[in-house]
Amino acid sequence: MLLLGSSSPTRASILKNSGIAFKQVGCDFDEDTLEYTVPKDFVYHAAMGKMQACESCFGLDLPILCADTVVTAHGKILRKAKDEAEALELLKLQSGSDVAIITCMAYKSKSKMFIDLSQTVYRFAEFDETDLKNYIESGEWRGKAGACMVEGFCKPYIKSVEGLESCAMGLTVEKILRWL
Ligand SMILES: Nc1nc2c(ncn2[C@H]2C[C@H](O)[C@@H](COP(=O)(O)OP(=O)(O)OP(=O)(O)O)O2)c(=O)[nH]1
Repeated sequence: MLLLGSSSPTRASILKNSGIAFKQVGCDFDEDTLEYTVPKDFVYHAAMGKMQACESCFGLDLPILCADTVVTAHGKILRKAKDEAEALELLKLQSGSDVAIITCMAYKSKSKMFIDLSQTVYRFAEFDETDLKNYIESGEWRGKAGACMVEGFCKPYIKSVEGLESCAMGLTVEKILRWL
């Protein structure tokens, strides 16, 4: 059994679908306090900040797993959109572009700690305008880095992919299975 230190429904479903026993707990870490502009630095320090917050709340009686994910396109860090206008802006940056989705995970127990930093690179075709409008109106983009859903809206537009889909969704579960 591990503590998933995340409010993310996507991360919870990834663990559930992988048969990993977990309890989901929230931990307060404000990523807006981070000033890193290099995407890998950002996700690393965000994941470590979440781990520190979780450990101070819950201790290590159960191992803790935390993670952070960002989308990058055209050298920009694309995080979760605040509203429809921002979601549209983030998705337009990804349309017809190469996009890297970077996830850093931290796992800590009383006896060991693992950190994994992975990325999945997609080449997307241009997003259809009507499809994009419907996706924005659906609200499915909420709570997702870059308003991106590689298993949903973005899937038909994938021209090429390099890396794991789980990493792009926010939890590189294949790595976790090796740690447990
Ligand atoms: N379903 C889905 N979710 C995605 C995808 N890409 C990213 N996400 C989700 C996973 C995370 O919930 C979120 C990335 O934002 P964060 O790493 O800041 O995590 P979040 O604030 O959601 O939760 P947490 O900080 O762990 O409590 O986006 C995707 O392609 N599909």
